[in-house]
Amino acid sequence: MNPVFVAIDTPDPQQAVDLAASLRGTVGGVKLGLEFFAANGPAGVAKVAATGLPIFLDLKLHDIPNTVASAMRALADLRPAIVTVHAAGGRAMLEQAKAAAPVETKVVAVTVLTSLDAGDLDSIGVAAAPAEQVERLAALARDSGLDGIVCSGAEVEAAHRAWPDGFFVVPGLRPSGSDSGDQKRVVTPRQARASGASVLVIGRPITKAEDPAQAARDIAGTL
Ligand SMILES: O=c1ccn([C@@H]2O[C@H](COP(=O)(O)O)[C@@H](O)[C@H]2O)c(=O)[nH]1
Repeated sequence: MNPVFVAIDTPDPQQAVDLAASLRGTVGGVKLGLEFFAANGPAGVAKVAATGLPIFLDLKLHDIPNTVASAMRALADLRPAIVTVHAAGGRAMLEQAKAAAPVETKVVAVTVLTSLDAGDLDSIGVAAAPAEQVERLAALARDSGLDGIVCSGAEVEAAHRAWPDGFFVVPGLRPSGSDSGDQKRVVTPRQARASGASVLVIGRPITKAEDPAQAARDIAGTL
């Protein structure tokens, strides 16, 4: 399986469909997140899914258990390959999210966003370093019956050791020399894959390239 899921972050449904169609055969799937879903809803997702690529719905659900479970049921018709929830929602929320998802959908928990560093965690009252907090939330996700976690490439090797059959989604990826933008915990796609990432989430390095398909091929060539 091609591990690269391209993050298509746009409110424009036609742009998303065109980009997905142009990347078919070059990436393993498409990740649609809050920006796309807020603008286009489930109907927009269905249009991108019609390109034939597996869909990763990165909605980072985080609410009381009943609300998250209901939202998960409402997404079921879209048959997403992967859906995200926030590990910080706690055990009952995670368990009910997984129970409400279609059996073929992998439910993965976001641990510490790749845009955060130790200082950011401290400012929200988390005294732990990112790696320690990822470890804690990975154990919670595993014990709650989830399929895996989202973490940075810096933590995936340790997480994989602690959860050998877990599914590890890694964003915050940049080919060497490229701009990190708002991402703070960044590694290269190759480093993440070598460390045990199951899925490599790559957005702007592909979508903002002059030739996105070529950029995706170039990245695949480094793996
Ligand atoms: O911790 C996280 C969780 C999710 N994301 C999402 O991944 C992509 C990354 O896009 P880039 O353009 O490659 O930075 C984006 O959709 C985020 O919402 C993340 O970056 N970090």
